[in-house]
Amino acid sequence: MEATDRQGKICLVVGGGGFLGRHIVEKLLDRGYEVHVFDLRETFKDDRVTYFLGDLCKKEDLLPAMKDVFVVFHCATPSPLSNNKELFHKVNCHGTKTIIEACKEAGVKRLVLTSSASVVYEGKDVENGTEDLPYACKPMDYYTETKILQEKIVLEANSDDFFTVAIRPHGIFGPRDPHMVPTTVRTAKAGKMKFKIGDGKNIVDFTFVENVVHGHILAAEHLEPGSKICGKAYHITNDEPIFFWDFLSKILTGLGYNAPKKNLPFWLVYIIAVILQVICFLLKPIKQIHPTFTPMTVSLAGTHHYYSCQRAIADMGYKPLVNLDDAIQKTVDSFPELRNTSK
Ligand SMILES: NC(=O)C1=CN([C@@H]2O[C@H](COP(=O)(O)OP(=O)(O)OC[C@H]3O[C@@H](n4cnc5c(N)ncnc54)[C@H](O)[C@@H]3O)[C@@H](O)[C@H]2O)C=CC1
Ligand SMILES: CC(C)CCC[C@@H](C)[C@H]1CC[C@H]2C3=C(CC[C@]12C)[C@@]1(C)CCC(=O)[C@@H](C)[C@@H]1CC3
Repeated sequence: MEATDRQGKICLVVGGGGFLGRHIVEKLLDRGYEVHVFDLRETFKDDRVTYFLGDLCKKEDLLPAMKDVFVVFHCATPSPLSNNKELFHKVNCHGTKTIIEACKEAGVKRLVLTSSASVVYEGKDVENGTEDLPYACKPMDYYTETKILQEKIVLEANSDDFFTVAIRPHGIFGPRDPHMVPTTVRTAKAGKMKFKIGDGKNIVDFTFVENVVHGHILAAEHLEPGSKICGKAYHITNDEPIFFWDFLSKILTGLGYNAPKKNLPFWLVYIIAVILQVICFLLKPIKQIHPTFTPMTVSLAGTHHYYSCQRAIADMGYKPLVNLDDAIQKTVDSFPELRNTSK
C-alpha cells in the first residue's frame, strides 16, 4: 500500500496498551496511519494516538472507537500465564464476538486477529508445523483452549463484505516484553534456572516483536475483497528455530546471569509440575498461586515446537525484518533494569 493510500486511514488497535499492541501502534504511526487505541487502561502517552478506555466485552464501549475505522487489530488477551478460565472465556470468546458485532454495526470491513501458534500444540512435538495442522484436541490450558475458539470465531466471520485474517505468532520477545524475559530472569534469580529441562535439544520458534508487527501490518494491507488471505491463518515467526535452552541461555548471559548447564529428565519435571498443579487447585479457595513450572511451560521447555511461515512468505511476501541474534541483543539492551548487578 502506497504512503498516500495510508493517509487518513484510521487503524484501531484493541489491546493497544499491551506489549505487542503498543509496538503495532508505533509502527502504524510510523507508516502514516491515524491510530486509535482501545484498552482497559492507558499505559503510555502519545499525542498522535486517540485513546478509548473500556472493556472489549461491552459493545457500547467499543462503538465510539470504531467510527470511520479502516481496520481493527485485535491483540487483547488476559495474561497468557494466568489461569483464569472464566476470564479467558469472557475476553477471548465473548469479547471477540462483541468486537465482530461492533465492527459490523460501525461498518468496519477488516479485522486482523492476533491468534497463537499454540492453537495446534498439545504438549507433543510439532516440527515445522503448517497451518493445516488440526487444532489441539486436548489444549493444555484455558489460554490455548480459548485461543482456538477465538480463531474459529474470527475466521468463520469472514464473508464477502467483512474480511478477517488470523496471525499466529510464537514466543514473542523484545523491548517491553512483560512475559518471557522478566519471567526467565525472575526464575534465574530464584535459583530455579540451574537445570535444563530434558536433553536441551528441543527446537523452538522465538519471534522478535518487530517481525510480528510486520506480519500484522502486511496482513492488514493485503486484506482486500477477493484476497487469498481472507479467512485464513498465518504463522509469523523469525524463520530461525533455535534450541530452546540456547535461546534462554543467550538472554540470561546477556543480562549477566549464569546459563543452566546440567539436565533434569523431562518426565521428572513434568510429574512435579502436575503435582504442583493439583496442590494449587486444592489451595485455590484459600490462596491463588501461579507456579512458573506448569505442565504447559514444562512442555514448552522440553519439546520441539516450531512452525513453517512459508504460507505468509508466499501469500503476503513476509520476510523477518530483524534476525534472531540482532533481536536478542536489542532485547537484552532494552532491559538494563533486569541486568545482574550482584556479579
Ligand atoms: N506474548 C507471546 O509470546 C504471544 C502472544 N500472543 C498473542 O498476542 C496478543 C498480545 O499478547 P501480549 O502483548 O503478550 O499481551 P499483553 O498482556 O501484553 O497485552 C494484552 C492487552 O490486552 C488488554 N486487555 C485484556 N483484556 C481486555 C479487555 N477486556 N478489554 C480491553 N482490553 C483488554 C490488556 O489491558 C493488555 O493491554 C495476545 O492475543 C496473545 O494471545 C500470541 C503468541 C505469543
Ligand atoms: C522453564 C522456564 C521457567 C521458562 C521461562 C520462560 C517462559 C516464561 C517462556 C518460554 C516459552 C514462552 C512461551 C509463552 C509464554 C512465556 C514462555 C512460557 C507463550 C505461552 C505465550 C503465549 C502464546 O501464545 C504461546 C505461543 C507462547 C509459547 C512460548
